[in-house]
Amino acid sequence: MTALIPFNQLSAEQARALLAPCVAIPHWVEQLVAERPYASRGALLDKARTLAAGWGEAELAQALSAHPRIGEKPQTTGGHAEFSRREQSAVDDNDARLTQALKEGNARYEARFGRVFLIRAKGRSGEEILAALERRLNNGDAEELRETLAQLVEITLLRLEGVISE
Ligand SMILES: NC(=O)NC1=NC(=O)NC1=O
Repeated sequence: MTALIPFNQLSAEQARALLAPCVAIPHWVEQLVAERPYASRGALLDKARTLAAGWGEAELAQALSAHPRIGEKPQTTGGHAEFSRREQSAVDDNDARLTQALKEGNARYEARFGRVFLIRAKGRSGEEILAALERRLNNGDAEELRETLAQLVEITLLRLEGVISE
């Protein structure tokens, strides 16, 4: 956790390292670092959201390389994986039925859309995630891309809010 003033004063390399675990989209990290200094935390978050509003399929593909499937504990350590583990903590992996249902749902989703199912897991129970997965399986391609990008923005901004304090 870094306060805004020190963030403004970090070297570009240090600032990039701090923001990188928020999302695996280097261009977004680079833009946010380049726009320093920010007058307030709110200005930083607004800029982050504005830049993320421009994301499309290419950015989504980059980001998904760092997002483990829902219900699968990340295999790696550090940055992204640590965030993912915490975000998915409400998914009770001792619930065999739920774990199996998520595994099957993820497979159906990937067969249908050709990419990993992405949802902002923080604040959602495993059951709520499974219900969203079942619902979104019925989305058209364009609608599901829009919904997925919106979830990616939510995950990214939640992580950024956790990295930069007032
Ligand atoms: N496939 C996913 O939805 N992964 C994730 N959702 C989160 O909120 N964090 C993740 O790693």
